[in-house]
Amino acid sequence: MTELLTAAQMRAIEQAAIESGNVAGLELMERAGQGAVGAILAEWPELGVGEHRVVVLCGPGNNGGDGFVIARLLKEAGWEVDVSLYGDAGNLPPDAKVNYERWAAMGAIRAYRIDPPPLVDDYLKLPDRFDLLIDAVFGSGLTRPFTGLFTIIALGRERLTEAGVKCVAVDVPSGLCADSGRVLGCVIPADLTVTFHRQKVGHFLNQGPEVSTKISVADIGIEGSPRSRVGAVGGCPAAPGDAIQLVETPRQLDKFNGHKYSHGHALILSGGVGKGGAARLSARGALRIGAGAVTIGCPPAALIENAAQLTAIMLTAVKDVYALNDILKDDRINALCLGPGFGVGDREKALLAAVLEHRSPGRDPGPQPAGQSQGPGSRPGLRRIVLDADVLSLLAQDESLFAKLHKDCVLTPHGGEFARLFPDIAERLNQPASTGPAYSKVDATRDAAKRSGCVILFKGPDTVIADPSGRCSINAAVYERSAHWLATAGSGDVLAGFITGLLARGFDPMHAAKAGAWLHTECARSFGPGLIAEDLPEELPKVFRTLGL
Ligand SMILES: NC(=O)C1=CN([C@@H]2O[C@H](COP(=O)(O)OP(=O)(O)OC[C@H]3O[C@@H](n4cnc5c(N)ncnc54)[C@H](OP(=O)(O)O)[C@@H]3O)[C@@H](O)[C@H]2O)[C@@H](O)CC1
Ligand SMILES: Nc1ncnc2c1ncn2[C@@H]1O[C@H](COP(=O)(O)OP(=O)(O)O)[C@@H](O)[C@H]1O
Ligand SMILES: [K+]
Repeated sequence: MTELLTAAQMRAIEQAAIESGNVAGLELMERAGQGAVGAILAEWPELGVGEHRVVVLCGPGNNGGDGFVIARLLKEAGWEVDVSLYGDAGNLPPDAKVNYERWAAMGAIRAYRIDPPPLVDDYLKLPDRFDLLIDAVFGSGLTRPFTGLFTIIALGRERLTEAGVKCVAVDVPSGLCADSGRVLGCVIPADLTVTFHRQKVGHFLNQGPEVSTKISVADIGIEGSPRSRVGAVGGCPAAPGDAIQLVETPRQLDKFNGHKYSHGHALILSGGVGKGGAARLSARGALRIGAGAVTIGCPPAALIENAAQLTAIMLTAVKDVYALNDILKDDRINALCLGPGFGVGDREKALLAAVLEHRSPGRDPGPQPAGQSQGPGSRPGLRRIVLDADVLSLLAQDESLFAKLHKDCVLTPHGGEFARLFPDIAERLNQPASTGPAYSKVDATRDAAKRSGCVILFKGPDTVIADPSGRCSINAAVYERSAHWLATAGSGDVLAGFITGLLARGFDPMHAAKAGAWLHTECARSFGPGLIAEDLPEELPKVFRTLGL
């Protein structure tokens, strides 16, 4: 799996590499500059031939230092180079200062004050024609809103695009918070963003993808740093092997000799007459993803409607809590899904309370080691449950229900549902960002998981998944994984079904949420535009075949 870093984690890794004595900070800056130039020429090979002109905008920190290295390397390669410094040369950090001086021995530097901001006219002294703009103003050290001179650059971005100027952000587009993907003040959107060692969390959240546009990761030779895995946020699988590891059946499940119930039995509770479509989508998702058996439990009046629509999926009447408890005596039912099309009446509230309180017979083996799964049916005690849609509204309205949540629950809110469940956390997340690093969707999801004691999957193109221990992962449907056509009615219901099916197969809640979200996006990408929710489960066999499963 890829790992995504915050600015502080990246600094700690860099520091550890320097303290190990293997590499100096100045050398890392040189490698960063070389990496950026290499990525630019790989992206636009035409810039490697003929005469070209670059404008390099350097800031007051080490991001600016990278800019001076890039200026020097391009000048040595025969480019015409214009360099500006936004800040005071006397206050540059040591490595940036060295590279400032190296550049100063080769070419001119136009300097602009940060405080008070320079005049608009100063900015307008750009060359008439240039091919490339290097944005090395602010990187991971952005602490406050970006204003002043470079607001004008941001506003003038369209003009640069029209003129055919390519804009490259060093590490992150200036103005973008590397931890949260939120814009502080204004931002310089890039055509290409070259980052170092690892992608940063902010590249994937919020506005990160929109303004970073395309990410290239330059290796600066600090692989294997001992701190490189501490607290990192998981990204999407980087290689086919990682993807297979994410979605394959947990080891405990005997996939060669099993019968249908050894692949788990999922129970999806549905709403009343005319409301069953959402639960049927979930059920189809659970069955296609490999649950051995799936049953829909609906009010008696909705039986005929459901029966007319279902074949492989079983059907049972769930009139009330008594009926439900009777069904749950069957210990093979090891995963439940409540919410899609469920309703918010008294019956539904009572069923939710019963499900959250239910203990299957036998001894609860207690907490399992992180990341380990038990085979389906082998874990008496709490039922694994996906809670979505209407049930999230019920939980938001009733504190006593919320208090019953436990570690085997997965909550799958979209933004609106999240705000109803965790209004204070959502308010903090939605406040304009005024200091960096800003509170992020990762922070918010971790806080929500801790408060509720269960796994939270906070939906969106930047779906964030966290558990109460702080483990966190982003399923980003952005950049080359973009699948905006997933925003279609019912696609969330299918996701809830995918996760339920994986729980039934024996995945632990965090693993099921991660794998379900990843497969959901893969199905959408595989199908392509025109997708409707019904297509998602039907695309799974193709996605599995592509993985060689
Ligand atoms: N870590 C690594 O491994 C490697 C890191 N490398 C590079 O270093 C970069 C990080 O460098 P960095 O920490 O010096 O931060 P950077 O973004 O240059 O700016 C800090 C300065 O900006 C100032 N400032 C902040 N916001 C402001 C605002 N709105 N308006 C005005 N001023 C503002 C801030 O001032 P302060 O808040 O301290 O008053 C401080 O002076 C990283 O992105 C990468 O490119 C590479 O060389 C390879 C190895
Ligand atoms: N622009 C987008 N790109 C990728 N995925 C998206 C986008 N918008 C929404 N999604 C995904 O689509 C699903 C929508 O779920 P939800 O909001 O519950 O819709 P519904 O209630 O209609 O099923 C979620 O998995 C979400 O992450
Ligand atoms: K930058």
